[in-house]
Amino acid sequence: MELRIEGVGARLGGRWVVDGVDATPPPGALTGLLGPNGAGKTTLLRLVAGLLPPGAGAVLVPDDEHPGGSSGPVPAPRQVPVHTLDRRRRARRVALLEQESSASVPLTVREAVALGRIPYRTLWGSDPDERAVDRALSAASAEHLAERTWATLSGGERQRVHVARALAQEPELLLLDEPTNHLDVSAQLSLLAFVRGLGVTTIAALHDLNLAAAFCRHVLVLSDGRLVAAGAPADVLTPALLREVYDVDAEVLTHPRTGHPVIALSPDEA
Ligand SMILES: Nc1ncnc2c1ncn2[C@@H]1O[C@H](COP(=O)(O)OP(=O)(O)OP(=O)(O)O)[C@@H](O)[C@H]1O
Repeated sequence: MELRIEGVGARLGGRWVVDGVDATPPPGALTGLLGPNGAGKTTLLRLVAGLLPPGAGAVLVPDDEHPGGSSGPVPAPRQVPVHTLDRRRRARRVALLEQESSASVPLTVREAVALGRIPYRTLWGSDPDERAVDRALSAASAEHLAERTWATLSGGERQRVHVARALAQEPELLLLDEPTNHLDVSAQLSLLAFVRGLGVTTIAALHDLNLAAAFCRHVLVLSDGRLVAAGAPADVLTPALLREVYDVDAEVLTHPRTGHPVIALSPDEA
C-alpha cells in the first residue's frame, strides 16, 4: 500500500507525544519503528491505523472506493485520510496488532483468529473465505493450538495467535506493536522472516535493534515524538545516532555472512 504520513501529530495529556512526523514507508516491505520507551511508537501506530484521529497532519492511504483521481494518461491514485474510512472498510485494509492485547472472553484459538474475519462476514454471518482462518493459523505456526482455549496458552503462544488474527484480516497494511514480545529467539526470527516475506506493507515497532537491522528494509527512528532518522538500517543505525537517541555506546559491525549491520552494545565504563 502506498502510505503517506504527512506532518502527523497527536496531543495527549497536554503535550504533543507525536509531533510533525513525515514518512513514506516503502510499499510491500517491512519498516521498523524504533525509539526509546515513551518515544511515541504506539501512538504513531494508532494514528496510522486510523484509530486515533490526528491533532495535526494526516495519514493518507489510497482511496479504494474512488480510485480514479486526476485526469492524464496515468492518473495518480486519490489518497484519503485513513481515519475517515468507515470501520468495516478500514478493518479489511489495515490490521493493528496491539502490544499486550488480551482476549478476556473464553474463546478457542480458532474462534479468536476468526475475529479477524468479522469485516468480511456476509449479512448472514458467514465467511466468504472459509479457509482464511486455517491459512492464518498456519502462517503464524499456530495450527497445533487451534482447539485450545485462550486462557491456557503461554505468552509466546498468545502472541502467535494475535499475529494469526491480524493475518486473518488479510490487510494491505499490517501494523505490529512489538510483535516479538514473549517469543523465543527462534520464533522471533521466523515471525519476522514470515512477515517480511508476505510482501504486505508492514510497520513493526521493535526494541531489538539487531532484529530491525536484519529484517527491515527501512527504519523510522522516533525520539520524544519526533522523527529523527529514516532510511536503510545500515545508513541510519550509526553509533552517533544510537548515542543521541538511546544514550548508549555501541559499535556497529557488519554481519560476516549477510552483510547487515550488527549492533554491539558496550556497558558504560563510567
Ligand atoms: N492517553 C494518554 N494520555 C496521556 N499521555 C499519553 C497517553 N498515551 C500515551 N501517552 C504518553 O505519550 C508518550 C508516548 O507513548 P507511546 O506509548 O506512544 O510510546 P512508545 O514509544 O510506544 O513507548 P514504549 O516503547 O514504552 O511502548 C508517553 O510519554 C506516554 O506516557
